[in-house]
Amino acid sequence: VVGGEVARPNSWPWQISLQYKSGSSFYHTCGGTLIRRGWVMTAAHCVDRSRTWRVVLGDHNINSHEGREQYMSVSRVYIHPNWNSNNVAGGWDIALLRLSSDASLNNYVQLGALPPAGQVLPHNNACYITGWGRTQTGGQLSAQLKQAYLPVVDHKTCSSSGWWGSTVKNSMVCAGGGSDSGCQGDSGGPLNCSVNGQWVVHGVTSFVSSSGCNAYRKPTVFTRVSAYISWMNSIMG
Ligand SMILES: CC(C)[C@H](NC(=O)C(F)(F)F)C(=O)N[C@@H](C)C(=O)Nc1ccc(C(F)(F)F)cc1
Repeated sequence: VVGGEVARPNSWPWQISLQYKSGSSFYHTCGGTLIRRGWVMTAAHCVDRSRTWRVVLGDHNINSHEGREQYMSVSRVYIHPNWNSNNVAGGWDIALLRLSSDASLNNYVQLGALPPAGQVLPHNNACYITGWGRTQTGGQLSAQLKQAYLPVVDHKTCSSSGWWGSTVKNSMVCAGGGSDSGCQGDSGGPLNCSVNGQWVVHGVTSFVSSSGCNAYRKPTVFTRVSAYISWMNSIMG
C-alpha cells in the first residue's frame, strides 16, 4: 500500500497473509480474505505456481509473532478455470483456498462479508485497500498491515482514454487513482467498501500500472467479487 497509514491492529480481521515455504522459512507473497471458516479468497495470479502455502490469520506485523496468529495449511487450491496467467487484463483473477482445518473465530479473526451477486458500487463509494504490500513503487513490503482510502472509480471513467481504457473490464472494480494505491504484495487482498454502514469485500486486488503503483489516472484494479458469487458457491457448496 502506497500512502495511507498503518491499520489499528486486527481492525480488518478477515485479512490474511498468504505465505509460501522456501527452505525452512515462510515468506509473505499475497493477501487474501477469510470468507468461511475453511475458505480463503485470493487472486489467481497469487497461486498459479505450485508451492507449499500457508495462510496466517489474525496477523498484524508479519515479521513478529504476537500471539494472535493462527497458522493454517492449505489442502487445495481452486483457480478460476478461465484464468489466463499471460493476460491479467482478461480478468478471472480469483481463486479459492481450502484450509486443512477450520479457523477459530474471535476478536482477531472474523469472516469478511461478500456482496450480493451483480452489485456494482457507485462512483466515489468509500472503500479501503488493506495489505502488507510495497509502500512505494519498487520499495519494500510493510511489516505492519496498512490501509489506504481508495474511493470507487466507476467503469465509465476507469475505462476511458487517459485512464485504463479497454484494459479494464466490467468484471473489475477500480479504486483510487490519486497518490494512494495498492502495490506488489497487496495482490489477492480485499477492497473493503462501506455499504449501508457495513464493511463488504467488493474487490480482490489484481493489478496496478507497470509504470508505477500510484500512477496518475491508473487506479488500482480489483477483481469484482459480485461477478463471481455463483462460481464461488459452486466450489464451496
Ligand atoms: C498483476 C501483478 C503482476 C501485479 N499486481 C499487483 O501489484 C497488485 F498488488 F496490484 F495486485 C502488478 O500489477 N504488477 C505490475 C507491475 C504489472 O505487471 N501491471 C500490469 C498492468 C496491466 C497489464 C496489462 F494491461 F497488460 F494487462 C500488465 C501488467
